[in-house]
Amino acid sequence: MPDDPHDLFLDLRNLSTGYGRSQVLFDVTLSAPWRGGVAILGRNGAGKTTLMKAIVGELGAWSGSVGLDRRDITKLATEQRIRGGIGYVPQEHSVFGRLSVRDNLAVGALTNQDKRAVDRVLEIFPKLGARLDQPAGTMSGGERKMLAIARAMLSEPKLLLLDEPTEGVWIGVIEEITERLILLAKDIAVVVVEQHLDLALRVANIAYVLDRGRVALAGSAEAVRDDPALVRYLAP
Ligand SMILES: Nc1ncnc2c1ncn2[C@@H]1O[C@H](COP(=O)(O)OP(=O)(O)OP(=O)(O)O)[C@@H](O)[C@H]1O
Repeated sequence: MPDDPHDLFLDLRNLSTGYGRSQVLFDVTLSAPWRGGVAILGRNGAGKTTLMKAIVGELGAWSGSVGLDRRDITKLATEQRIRGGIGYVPQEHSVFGRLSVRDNLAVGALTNQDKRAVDRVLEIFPKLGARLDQPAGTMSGGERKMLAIARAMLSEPKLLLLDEPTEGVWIGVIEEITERLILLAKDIAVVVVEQHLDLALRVANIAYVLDRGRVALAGSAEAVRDDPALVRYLAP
């Protein structure tokens, strides 16, 4: 992890939040450098999706702070955070099912001035190019995930948050998505919630393990992978 806090793009400090009166995250301190992958691991219900929502501003902070690009964005609305460079691929419902692939991409490209941007994401995800006129809702789970990632990339995020991008996806497509994420993490910050440990640790060079809403382990991906306590935190 970088020692110099100025190297951080995302910087959460002692963040606590939850739903109604039920607290889910407790004093979560977590950061992501400008480039590279950060894996968020933890068993079902550990608070991973809640953490994504807190970063993107769908959930406000009860205490603690969210920093982005050296600014305190704790009080900013989701829209302003997105403008600040966050791209978000939520776990579900992340494409417009009735719109074609082409139109989904056009929506993603609305804020992008570069006319070649769609062509470039189609080079990255060529399978989508073969399905431009297909309604997104009729595509396979893996294709929909690719479309959701492609669409998020069109907003040219500096930080891409992905909540289980390979959930319910066939193994061959998992490999394809993983390779794209590894490439992406060379240029921007990629924070990925992932159940597949091997995949997560291929994309990430830093990993955090949440346990009942608290950071239980954090460090380099190798150190977390080799930590004997890891199995305990991932066991159902
Ligand atoms: N909208 C909500 N209202 C109330 N409680 C919620 C809500 N969403 C999530 N929770 C609770 O917050 C806790 C953390 O849920 P969260 O979805 O963040 O976990 P997760 O680590 O992403 O789990 P999974 O791996 O199953 O997706 C769970 O106990 C869940 O029941």
